[in-house]
Formats: sequence, C-alpha cells, structure tokens
Amino acid sequence: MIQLVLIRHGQSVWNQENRFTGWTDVDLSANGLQEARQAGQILKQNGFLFDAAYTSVLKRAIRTLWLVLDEMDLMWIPVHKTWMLNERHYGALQGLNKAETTAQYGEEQVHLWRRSVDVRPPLLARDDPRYEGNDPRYTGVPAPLAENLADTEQRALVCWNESIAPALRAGRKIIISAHGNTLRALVRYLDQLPSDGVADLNIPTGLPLVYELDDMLQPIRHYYLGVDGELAERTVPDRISP
Ligand SMILES: O=C(O)[C@@H](CO)OP(=O)(O)O
Repeated sequence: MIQLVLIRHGQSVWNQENRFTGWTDVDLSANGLQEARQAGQILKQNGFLFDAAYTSVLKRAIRTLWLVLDEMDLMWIPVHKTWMLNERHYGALQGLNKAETTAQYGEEQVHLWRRSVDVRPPLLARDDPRYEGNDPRYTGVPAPLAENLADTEQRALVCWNESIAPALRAGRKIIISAHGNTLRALVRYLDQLPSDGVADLNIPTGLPLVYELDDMLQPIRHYYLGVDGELAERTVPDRISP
C-alpha cells in the first residue's frame, strides 16, 4: 500500500481577512502557524515519516511545510518547490474582500467564480501591479491572468505525472503542502469526482489528509488525521472562509 499525505497550508492572513488570495504571496496568520505546528505533531504522534516533500512557491504553503517537518525532525528531507502547485490564480479578484464582492456581484456569480470547474474569474491586466509575470520566481513560467479549476488541475497534474507519481511508485513516502484549490484539483483527479461533486469539496486548513493508494496509484481510501488517528467525517472542522 502506498501512502500519500496532503495538507492545505495553515490559515493565512488573507484567509483571516476573508480576501481572495490566489497567487498573492501572503504569509500565515498566528492561528495558521499554530495549525501547521499542530499538524506536524499529529503526523509525528501517528508514526508518519516522509522521504520527500512537494510544495508551491508561495510562503504560506512553504512555511506550513517547514513547521510540519520541524515538528517531525525531518527538516533534512528533499523539498521540491514548484509554481505548478500554486493556488488557483484568482485574476482581478486577488486582494478583494469576499463578502464585499458578494454584495456587489451576488452570491450566484461569486459561487461560480469560486467553485465552478470551468468559469474563470475576471482577468488581471498585464499592466496591473498585481500581475506576477515580472516576478523573478516566475521566469520562464506562463504567468496566468486568471484560472479556473480545470486550468489549475492541468498544471498540477503535470507535476503529479512527471514527478510525484514516479516518486510514489519508487516507494517514496511523500507529503504535499499546497492550497485549497490545488488540493481540490488533485483530489478530483484521484477520486475521479464529477464537476458537480467537486463544487462541494472544501479542504480545511492545516489538517493532514491521508490517501492510501494501490500499486496503480488508485485510491483505496482516504481520511483526515487528528491527534488520536483517523477523524470521523462529521468531526472534520470546516475551516474555510465564508
Ligand atoms: O482565496 C483563495 O485563493 C482561495 C483559498 O483561500 O479561496 P477560495 O475558497 O475562494 O477558493
């Protein structure tokens, strides 16, 4: 049996302020720092070990991984950072308050922007100061102007197919520290969820999500992990922003 652990970064400052984040490089809140440390303790207490880690190039996911690995005394393992695991790009919505945007455009539209598979949020202009195309960390990367979940899934799966899946097949124990929508995309792929099935899927911050996979990397089962092991579905905290 092959084991894979997914973790969404701890609460970020913009999660706390209820703002659309996307590729904006926001750090963890005090609560998020604590969630990340606690996740490391939970993994350690439950006997998990990792040979390698994958994360995005955004500090909320990187710092979460650092804190998890620190708690597990595994800071020495190889860490692969890639933009392909970045959060879904939120286009011109990045930085806006979610409640104010809902008041302006209506719940239905905002829900489509947030949770549909194929609707893209409004595009960012290339001369917008928020455009990431000129950031050195994205040299050679086709910086998006906005993404839907399908776009995010496509690039996350390049990383999965080229790097993560071969490492899992080679017997490596892997943790992926990423973002709400990158993880929704990976879960949608692994569990072969239909578009309407993924709309309701929300992954809480800072809680390890364990996948048990067969040799073909097909999921046998998955569960969230608490201090005392597997969490019952109904006790999984709903830590998404409203
Ligand atoms: O703002 C974002 O980038 C994401 C994750 O926090 O929000 P949403 O829940 O709308 O996908």
